[in-house]
Amino acid sequence: MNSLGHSLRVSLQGESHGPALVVVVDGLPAGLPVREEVFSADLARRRPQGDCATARQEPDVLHLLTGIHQGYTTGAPVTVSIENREANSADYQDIENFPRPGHADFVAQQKYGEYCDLRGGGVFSGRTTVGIVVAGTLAGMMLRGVRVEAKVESVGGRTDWAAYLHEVTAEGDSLGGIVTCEASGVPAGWGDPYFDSVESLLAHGLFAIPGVKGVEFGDGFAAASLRGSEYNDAIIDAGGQTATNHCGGVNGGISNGNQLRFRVVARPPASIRREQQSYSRRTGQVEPIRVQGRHDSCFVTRLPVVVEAMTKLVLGDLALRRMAELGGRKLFNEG
Ligand SMILES: Cc1cc2nc3c(=O)[nH]c(=O)nc-3n(C[C@H](O)[C@H](O)[C@H](O)COP(=O)(O)O)c2cc1C
Ligand SMILES: C=C(O[C@@H]1CC(C(=O)O)=C[C@@H](OP(=O)(O)O)[C@H]1O)C(=O)O
Repeated sequence: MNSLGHSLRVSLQGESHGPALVVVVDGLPAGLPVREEVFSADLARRRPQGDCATARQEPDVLHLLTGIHQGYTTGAPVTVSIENREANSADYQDIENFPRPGHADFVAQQKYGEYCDLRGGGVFSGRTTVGIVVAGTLAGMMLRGVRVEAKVESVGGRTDWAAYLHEVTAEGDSLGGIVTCEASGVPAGWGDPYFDSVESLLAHGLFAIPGVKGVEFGDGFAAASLRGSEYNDAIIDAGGQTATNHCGGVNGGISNGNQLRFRVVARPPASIRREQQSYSRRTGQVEPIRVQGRHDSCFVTRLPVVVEAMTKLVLGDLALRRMAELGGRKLFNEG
């Protein structure tokens, strides 16, 4: 369904070309100071900038609809809507008959038939990440002592990518890349073995971001070519601090008190200006297709704040679960 999380639960509604996106965050404690301005910095980081980003400039007009009274969370679910004001649906006129290669148009029709809203990618659009960012800002407010920071590591396989990205954009093509993320201040003991491991929950959230095709923790796939003697992280004090961090701060699905460390891979966007081939339902033939509209030739530079937001939501959930666990232990041991 469209919800994530157990004790801190986020749900996301809306389409790229509908009137608004709506995000609901349930489980936030009462008393968090929330005014519209708290969202500004994160929203600005997600907004398209420069000539390699989409020209669709949304002002991200917010409406704080529920769960906030006199500038503080009430403890009830917080609902925020974000207006879509700048959609241009004319760009998507023939989308039902001519699905873009690599985007979700074809699968959306397979799943929902004639009823789906394909304009701007509908529910699959990168636009929906504005709701994730709003929710992440809220989750971040309850994570005292935890710092989450994501950065672009590379674009198109290069760490010095600016000129290359412009070149590829000018050729009507697109590029993917890698975002790294670190979370410090996460104590040992968050997460569960098996299904609700820290890695499972983070991956669950991160793979919901449109265009994310890979997540690796610690050394990730590179671990395949390391020896145990190279990979193992020596424990150097009673608090579990380790000399190295090959495992990314998680052992057995549970945070070990060191920095959480992971990388996220984003694909090159599907909507490129170059001519491609696709199957036309109108003619029953494979034909040349030229994708219309305003698109990111790379969205990796807009991704770090979205990755941070998703991480904060998952960590907020894990923090509340851990509090319940410790509270329960205290109650039963002392009671
Ligand atoms: C912030 C953001 C902006 C995006 N912008 C575009 C875009 O302009 N054009 C495009 O084709 N894909 C864009 N994407 C990626 C698509 O939304 C995504 O590839 C598509 O929904 C299909 O999903 P998949 O790649 O996970 O299979 C963007 C993604 C994000 C996170
Ligand atoms: C609007 C945003 O990005 C959009 C993400 C997107 C896609 O296919 O994911 C396609 C484009 O949509 P449209 O054709 O409606 O302009 C982008 O502009 C945004 O991120 O705010």
